[in-house]
Amino acid sequence: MGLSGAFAQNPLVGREVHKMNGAGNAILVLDLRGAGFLPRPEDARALARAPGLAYDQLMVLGDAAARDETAFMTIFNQDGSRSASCGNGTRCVAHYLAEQTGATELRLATSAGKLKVSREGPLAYTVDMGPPRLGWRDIPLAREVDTASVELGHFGLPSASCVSMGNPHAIFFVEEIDAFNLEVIGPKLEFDPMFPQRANISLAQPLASDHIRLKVWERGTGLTLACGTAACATGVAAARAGLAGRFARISLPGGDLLIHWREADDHVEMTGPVEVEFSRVLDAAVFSGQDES
Ligand SMILES: N[C@H](CCC[C@H](N)C(=O)O)C(=O)O
Repeated sequence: MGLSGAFAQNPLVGREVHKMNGAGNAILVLDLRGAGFLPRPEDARALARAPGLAYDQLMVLGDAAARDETAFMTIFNQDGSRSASCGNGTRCVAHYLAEQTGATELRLATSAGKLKVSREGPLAYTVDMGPPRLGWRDIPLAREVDTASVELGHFGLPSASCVSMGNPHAIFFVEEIDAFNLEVIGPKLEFDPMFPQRANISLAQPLASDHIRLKVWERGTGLTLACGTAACATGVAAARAGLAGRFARISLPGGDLLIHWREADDHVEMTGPVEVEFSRVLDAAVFSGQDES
């Protein structure tokens, strides 16, 4: 007797998830290579609400399209929306795979492109995040403006510098980030009509020509302890504005990331830590009472 419709068991029940973090950014890795399906947005939301599993990003591994790649990553935010990039999650996925295979160089793919990852130490990885995109259509912004100086006209903030690292970022350089309440400002600016695909909102405080303090409100998730693509975007924006050189240490509430915007090929390199927390097999309770939209 087959169960069907609302009574069918969620196909994620029985799968193992791996809880990790990258500089404090809470990451859940779900390996679905060979499974032939992806979680639905409501599954991603149910996982984000499950006691003990709360994540900032869910990194789902699927089969690689090319022979030299290990996996394709589909990235979910807490609200079930997807992002084409996640720097901290990419390091966590690289660690999960490197521990399985012993590889020290890995190639991963997302819908934004291919990423090369190198293992630098037992728990440290460098990701070649590719080139930033600075055109207004690429970020994307709603209309043609100077992406280095976007007036959003809110909250006593200066103009923002906007950068895509495969996902949209707006960075405000301020003298003191604690003078602003990002928990209030973030959700308003995330949905500003200037950002047709919403945006990750960062406050950045230059401390030296190679050191920047950063706090991030992430699209689809909220305040996080660290955001790798925001650190990359901030390094690029700071160099563009003459506030920093091409190397910068970005200090986030959860830890430091090193950013190098390479002159030779325009790519942004990000180096940072990973931490393994626990693995757990998903049970049906995770998906009980789940929303349907
Ligand atoms: N935490 C991630 C970014 C997640 C992206 C996301 N919030 C979006 O663009 O929707 C990082 O380390 O890069």
